[in-house]
Parts: sequence; structure tokens; C-alpha cells
Amino acid sequence: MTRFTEELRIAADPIFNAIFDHPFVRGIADGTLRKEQLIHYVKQDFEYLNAYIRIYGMAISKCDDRDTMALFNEQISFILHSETHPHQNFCEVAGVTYEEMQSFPLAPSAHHYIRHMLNAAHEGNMEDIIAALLPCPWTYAEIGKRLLEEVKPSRTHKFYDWMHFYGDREFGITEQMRLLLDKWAEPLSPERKRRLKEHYLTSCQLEYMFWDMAYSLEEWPVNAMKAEGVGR
Ligand SMILES: Cc1ncc(CN)c(N)n1
Repeated sequence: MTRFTEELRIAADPIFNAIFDHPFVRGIADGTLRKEQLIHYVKQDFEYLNAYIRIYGMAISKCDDRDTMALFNEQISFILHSETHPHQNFCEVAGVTYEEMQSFPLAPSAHHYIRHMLNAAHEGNMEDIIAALLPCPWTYAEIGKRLLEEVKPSRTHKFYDWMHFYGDREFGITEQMRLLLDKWAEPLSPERKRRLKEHYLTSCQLEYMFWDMAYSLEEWPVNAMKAEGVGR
């Protein structure tokens, strides 16, 4: 029998392919990203990962077993203490400090993505939360692995650390989340499974939009938020 999460991955294949071909991901491969694009990405991703941590916290509040609590707790720690490294890589290439990149208002696509995950967490159960969170590690694990295979970066490649960080690691958490989602989805009705697929595919689309936001330096249409420091 096909795993539920395998069905999700198959349905998302065109989105994964569009992400691999996106100019930001191509720019990591050939080292051609501009300073402003790296800066926009880090500012937005810092806020995105803060939200992701909070959503793990919401998931813990709905948990009734210690193993799952421990998994989410480890992941929070991983984001806080390790996922700073790929950000540092982008900051070094852009010639800025990480501290300067923190606490900026959200751009529209980052805002949309965070609100989508928060909605799933507020309105749904554990399986809704995992379905919305899963594309985050899964897409990056595949991007990292593909880039390592394609580029075979030498130590002097600008984004050597970024590629190794994601290419070497993220399949572990992806597989652990997949096992949970497969288990929780198994007894559910076709209607509920459709809803989970919708959460997952929407997050995949928003992963694409996040890359696009960073590449195009996306901002709100009227510049009235930045000056006020609002928009999170
Ligand atoms: C938007 C986004 N998606 C995924 C990842 C990888 N954890 C990330 N850092 N940022």
C-alpha cells in the first residue's frame, strides 16, 4: 500500500520541480545571488522560523505522548541553535551581521505562509499541523541533496555550508514527521485526508512563493508599514 505521505509527495511533484528550477535556488547553485536578495531572504526567514517554533509549541500543547513532545522539543532546539548556520552563510556572503537581519516586518508571501500554518494549528488537530509543517523540511532536504549532487561544491563555493547543512540533514526530521502523519492519517475519512492534502500542497506552493519573494525583493504594494515598523 502506498504511504499517505508518498501520495502527498507525488501530488506535489510539479511544485517541487518548480522550486528546483526557481532562480533563487539556481542562484545558490551557481553563486550568483545578489546581496539584497540574500538579505531579504534572511530577514524573512528569521521571522518565518520564529513562527515555526511557536507552531511546534502549539503542537506540543495538543500532544498526549511524550515521544512526540520530545521530537518537537528537539526540533525547536535545532532551529534555535543549528538553523542559524545557513543564515550565517548568507550573511557572510552578503557582508552583513546576523543581528542586523532580525525583527523586520513580514513581506506578503512570508505573512501568507505563516498565517496558513497558524490557521492549521488553531483550527486543526495534530495531523493538520504536521501536514502544514512538513513541506518545510522536506523541500529543503531535497533541494540540498540535489544541489550537492549537481554542483558537488568545493570548500570554496560561496554556499558550500548552506548546501551541506540542508543536504546532509533534513531527511531525518522529514522521515520522522512522515511516519507520524502516515500513522495519524491512516484511520481518517477520505474527506479528512483531502483536507490534509490541501494543507500540505498549500505549504508547498507557499515554499515556492517564499523563494520568489526573496528573489524579487517582494514588499507590500504601498510602503506604509516599514516606516511604522508594523506588519508581523
Ligand atoms: C521558508 C522556509 N522553509 C523551509 C526551511 C527549512 N527549515 C526554511 N528555513 N525556511
